[in-house]
Amino acid sequence: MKAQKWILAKKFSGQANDENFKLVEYDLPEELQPNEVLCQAVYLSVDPYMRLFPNAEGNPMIGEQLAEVIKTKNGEFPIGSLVLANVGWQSHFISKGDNLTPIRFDIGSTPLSYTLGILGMPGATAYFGLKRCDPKPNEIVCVTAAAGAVGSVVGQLAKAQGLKVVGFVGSEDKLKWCRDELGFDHVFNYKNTNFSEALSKVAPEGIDIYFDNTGGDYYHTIINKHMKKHGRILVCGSIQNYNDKEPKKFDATNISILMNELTVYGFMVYSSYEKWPQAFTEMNKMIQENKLKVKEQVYTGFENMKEAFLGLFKGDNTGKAVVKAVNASTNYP
Ligand SMILES: NC(=O)C1=CN([C@@H]2O[C@H](COP(=O)(O)OP(=O)(O)OC[C@H]3O[C@@H](n4cnc5c(N)ncnc54)[C@H](OP(=O)(O)O)[C@@H]3O)[C@@H](O)[C@H]2O)C=CC1
Ligand SMILES: CCCCCC(=O)/C=C/[C@H]1[C@H](O)CC(=O)[C@@H]1CCCCCCC(=O)O
Repeated sequence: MKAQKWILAKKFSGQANDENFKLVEYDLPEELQPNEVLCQAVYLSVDPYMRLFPNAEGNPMIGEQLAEVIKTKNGEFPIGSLVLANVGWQSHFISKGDNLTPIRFDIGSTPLSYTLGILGMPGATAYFGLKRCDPKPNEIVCVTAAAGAVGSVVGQLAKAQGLKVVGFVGSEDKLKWCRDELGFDHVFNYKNTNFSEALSKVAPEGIDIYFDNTGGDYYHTIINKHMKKHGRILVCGSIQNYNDKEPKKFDATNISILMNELTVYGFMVYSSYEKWPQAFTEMNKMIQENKLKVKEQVYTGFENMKEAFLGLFKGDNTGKAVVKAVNASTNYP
């Protein structure tokens, strides 16, 4: 049968662009071998880390998808099984089952695509990243890329735990969403506001937690000027720098870290993988109770993977960016 994949056509160098990607068609065997299953992508995730992940030209772009088993010779995965798989940007793939993960919690009537967002890797990042910072009621947390897949959940979980939330976003629509619908205390559009001046105004005594999704000048300025004593910084992401050819130079932060006795955490979400189902069960309940709100930027059609991915670096997405390849044939929303 004919399948499609997006390959890394040219290694990334500087700003990711059209030339880095190519959509190619290829043949998959018609007959399955014993234990094999044929899967079809239903939803595919695009995430910022894909820009930095080591990959060779000609290989599929890496990434996770939610797929449906459409042909099977493996009793563990009957037709219609829904599975998560880190198999890259492929419309179909054949597996022996060893790289397939069933949804590990009761999803109920929650949309399937959330397994790549709030009830998937980015949601776990928000949940366990915030937890690592030991948040306490009435503390102030600042989050960057605040309307994104991770940031929008960080802010809402922090509000639910009694913290004050300051968010930075790149558009007026995102600002309104975070402030008016998600209930963040202060939200600023960094494209028309000096973020350091804004922080000084709303948190003149400093912030307790900085959840850093952007790195770059935010990281350095916030550590040097805006942390309270014993503050905590979560180095979650550094999207400002992913497309840099050369690392930019910033003021050193060591003296500020030392003087204010700050704690800087490096964070990798897969370290808490075994605990994800418990976090997703809790957050799914909050979604059902309307205590957590979710937005997705859904791109329809496998051919739009590239556009969805490049959009992450232009701020095109509000909430989690996903690509819907086909409808699942099973009875899920
Ligand atoms: N440590 C870990 O284990 C993990 C880390 N991460 C990291 O978390 C961060 C957020 O990821 P995720 O929520 O999936 O992505 P988002 O959904 O937040 O999408 C990226 C957003 O980043 C903002 N952005 C893009 N370029 C810049 C820039 N130059 N300066 C400031 N903001 C920018 C844009 O929003 P806007 O319009 O507001 O600018 C864009 O919409 C990333 O850095 C990612 O690498 C994610 C998962 C796991
Ligand atoms: C490489 C920068 C990663 C920035 C933070 C981030 O977005 C992490 C995301 C992880 C996500 O949980 C799924 C992954 O596999 C991501 C980690 C990717 C690590 C890339 C390693 C790069 C290298 O070895 O140079």
